[in-house]
Amino acid sequence: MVDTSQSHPTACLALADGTVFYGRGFGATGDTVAELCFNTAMTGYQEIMTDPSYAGQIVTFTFPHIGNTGVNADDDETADPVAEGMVVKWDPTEPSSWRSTQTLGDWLARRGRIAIGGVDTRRLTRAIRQQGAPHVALSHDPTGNFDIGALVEKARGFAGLEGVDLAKGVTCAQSYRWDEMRWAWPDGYPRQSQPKYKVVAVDYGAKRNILRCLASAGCDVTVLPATATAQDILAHKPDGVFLSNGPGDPAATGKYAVPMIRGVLDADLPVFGICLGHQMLALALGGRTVKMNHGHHGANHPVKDMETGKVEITSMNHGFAVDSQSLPNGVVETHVSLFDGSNCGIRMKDKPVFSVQHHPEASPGPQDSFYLFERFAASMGAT
Ligand SMILES: NC(=O)CC[C@H](N)C(=O)O
Repeated sequence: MVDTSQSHPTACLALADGTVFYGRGFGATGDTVAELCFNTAMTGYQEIMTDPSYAGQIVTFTFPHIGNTGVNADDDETADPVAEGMVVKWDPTEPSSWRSTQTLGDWLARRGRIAIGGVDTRRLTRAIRQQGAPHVALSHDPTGNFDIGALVEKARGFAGLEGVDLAKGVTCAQSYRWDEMRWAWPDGYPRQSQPKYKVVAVDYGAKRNILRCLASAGCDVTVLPATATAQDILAHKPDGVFLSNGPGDPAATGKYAVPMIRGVLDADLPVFGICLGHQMLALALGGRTVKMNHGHHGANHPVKDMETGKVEITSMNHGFAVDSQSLPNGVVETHVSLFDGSNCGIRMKDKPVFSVQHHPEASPGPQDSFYLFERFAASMGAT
């Protein structure tokens, strides 16, 4: 099926099943292949594009007005965008925000990321829901000469994310200290000068706002690369260990992360994990992860805390999930998605070890779940 509604298209998106969407390109020129997902957040496109967990993925934004607040130096979640590209309904308008320093198109172009505007994102989102996250090729060529057959072939040739470890490509090369706290008016990001707990954060593609939330909860944070061993971590004599978010398949990344996590568990330290960190903690405890149909990507996902009965509105970004049926004795399911009942949190019965699938650091999204950082800090205070 071909959407011919666009006259003079300068970009096109080809799905592996042969469906083609035409539109107007912005950002970098060229082409790229990836898995396609959709994100329903109304704000935070800059944070979404720079979330390292989107490596290997192109993001369709269901909210139609994207780009109209420009971009700024403060809102990056990592140094460069790591989502492969973006698909939007309307071409971005001239930015209107006192915080904006650049247009979205220029920012994407400088970072080699391709975007397409003018796409029927409702139809595309329906296709993603029906087929499961499709493999796609996205091309931006101002001449408008597209070899559709070749693009569909490229999309078909994309190997997908299952079995793929992408964390090694987005982790830090060397360890570093982190003391920046959450953004606050009027000074921006204050520094943590009186930390109470020493935390090692293992970086599988950590979002900056997670590190800020740890600092705001009273942690002195040392970030270590994804391949750090339990010995490397314990050498820092931490009060607790944090397992970050990250891209790719937890089963693949877990090949080296799981032995490390088991070593840390043997040392009886408090452990807290988010998203990929949650999934790999579940694997280390004997659970299983599965690929979802189209995942959860948004900033309004209701999650129920099974222990208090309270519902949190959360930020989400995941395409794999922990199979709650696979959790062994001694591990409790603490949080559940109210959209589809999938697992959103676990804890060990007898140790201060817990993790969540959603994003308590938000960025973008609601901050209902920030208490989890405080819970981690309290568990370090109690040991
Ligand atoms: N945000 C994340 O950490 C994502 C985890 C994992 N890559 C997934 O897609 O499920």
